[in-house]
Amino acid sequence: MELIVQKFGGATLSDLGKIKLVANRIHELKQTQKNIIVIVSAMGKTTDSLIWQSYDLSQHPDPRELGVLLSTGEIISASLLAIALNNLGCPAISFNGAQAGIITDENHLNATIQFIESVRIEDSLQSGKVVILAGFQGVGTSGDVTTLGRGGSDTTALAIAAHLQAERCEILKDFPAIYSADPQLIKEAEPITNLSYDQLLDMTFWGAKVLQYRSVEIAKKYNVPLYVGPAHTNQIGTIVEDTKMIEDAKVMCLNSHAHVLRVHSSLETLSESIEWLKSFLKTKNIPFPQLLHTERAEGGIDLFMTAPVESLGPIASELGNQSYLNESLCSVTATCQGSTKPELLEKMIDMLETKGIKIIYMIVSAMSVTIFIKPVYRMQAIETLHQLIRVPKIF
Ligand SMILES: Nc1ncnc2c1ncn2[C@@H]1O[C@H](COP(=O)(O)OP(=O)(O)O)[C@@H](O)[C@H]1O
Ligand SMILES: N[C@@H](CC(=O)OP(=O)(O)O)C(=O)O
Repeated sequence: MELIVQKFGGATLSDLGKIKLVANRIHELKQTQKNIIVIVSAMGKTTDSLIWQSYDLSQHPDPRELGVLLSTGEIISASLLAIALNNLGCPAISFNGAQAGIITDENHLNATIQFIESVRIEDSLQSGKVVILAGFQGVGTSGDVTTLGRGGSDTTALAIAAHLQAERCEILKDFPAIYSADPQLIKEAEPITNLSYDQLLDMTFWGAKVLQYRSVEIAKKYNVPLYVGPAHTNQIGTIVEDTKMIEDAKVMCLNSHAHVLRVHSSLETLSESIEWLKSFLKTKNIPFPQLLHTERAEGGIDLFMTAPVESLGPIASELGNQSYLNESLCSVTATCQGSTKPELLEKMIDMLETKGIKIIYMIVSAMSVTIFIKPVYRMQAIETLHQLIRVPKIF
C-alpha cells in the first residue's frame, strides 16, 4: 500500500508544545501523502511513573491490572495528538490496541502479536483520515488488554508497517540518529548513516535502547524499509536495510546492558533450569527476563539475564532470598561491520587488561564480541573500547 508509518517516541511527545510540533509535522506530510499511520508512545516518562505508582501499592502487582494501567499512557498521547490534528483542520482518528485490531496472546506484560484485523484502520485511511494508534498494546484473544513489553510501540509500528506493506516505517526520536554508542554516555559517539537489519538486531539484543529488539526482527523478516531519525530537526538519521555484510572486522559500535544477573541453578539440564526459573517467576508475577547466555557451572547451570529495572530488581531480591543469585554484572558488546576475527579479541583483551579491567566471561559470535564485567568497570570499558571505532581495520 502507498503508506507511511511514523512512530513518535515518548521523548518527542513529552509536553503539549511537542505534541503540537508533531501534529504540524504530520499535517505537512499529509499535503503530499494520502495514507499515514502514526504510532505514539506515552508522553515522556509516563510509563515509568505508572510502574512505580503500582509498585508503591504492591510488591507484586497483578500483571493483568498492570497491563491495563500501562496501556493508558499511550491512549492519552494518541487522543491528544488526534485532537491537535483535528484542530489544524487535518482529520484524524485515534485507536487503542483493541480498536486497532491488534490481537495478541494472553501475556499481559510481554504479549506477542498473533494477527492484525485492520478493517477499521483501512476504512479510516480510505476516508482520508490520519490514523493514530496507541502503541505498545493489543488485546488478548479473551478480550483483556495486553502490552508488548518495554519499548513495545516500536513493535506496534513495525508490525503495522509489515502487515499493510507500507513504503517505509519511520521511527522518530528526540535525537538525530543511531550512534556508535549511547550518546548520553559517550560524548564522542558518532552517528551511523546506514545499518543492516542484522547489525541492528545484534546492537539491540546487546543493549542499544534505540529500538525494541523484537521490532527489528519484524523489520528483517518482512523486509520493511526502516528509517530512524529526529522528530523535531532536519538532521539525516539512519537508514536500515538489507545490505550485504562487508568482510571486515572493523568495530562499528559499542552497546551495553547496565544490569545483568548471573543466576545459578542446581538442576542438571538447561531445559529443567529454564522451566524452574519460569515457574518460580510466574508464582511471583514477575515477567520472564531476556536470557543472554547460559553456561555449565560446578553443580548445575549458570543463567545470565537482563530485564528492565522494574522487573530485574524483584528477580534479584526474590532469587537472592533463595540464595540462587550469584552476582550482578554488566555486559559490553562491540558489534562489527562484518564478521569478528581472533585479532579483534586479542586487541580488546589487551586494551582492557592495560586498564586493569578484569573480564569475567567473553562471548564471541558471528558479528560481535561481548564481555561480562563488574558494573564498576562499565563506563571505563565502553570508553576504552569505543576508541576501536576509529581504527580502520583489525586484521
Ligand atoms: N547506539 C545508540 N544510539 C543512539 N541512542 C542510544 C544508543 N544506545 C542507547 N541509546 C539510548 O537510547 C535511548 C532511546 O531513546 P528514547 O528517548 O528512550 O526513545 P523514545 O523515542 O523511544 O522515547 C536514548 O536515551 C539513547 O541515549
Ligand atoms: N511507553 C512504553 C512503550 C514505548 O515504546 O515507549 P518509548 O517509545 O518511549 O520507548 C515504554 O516506556 O516502554
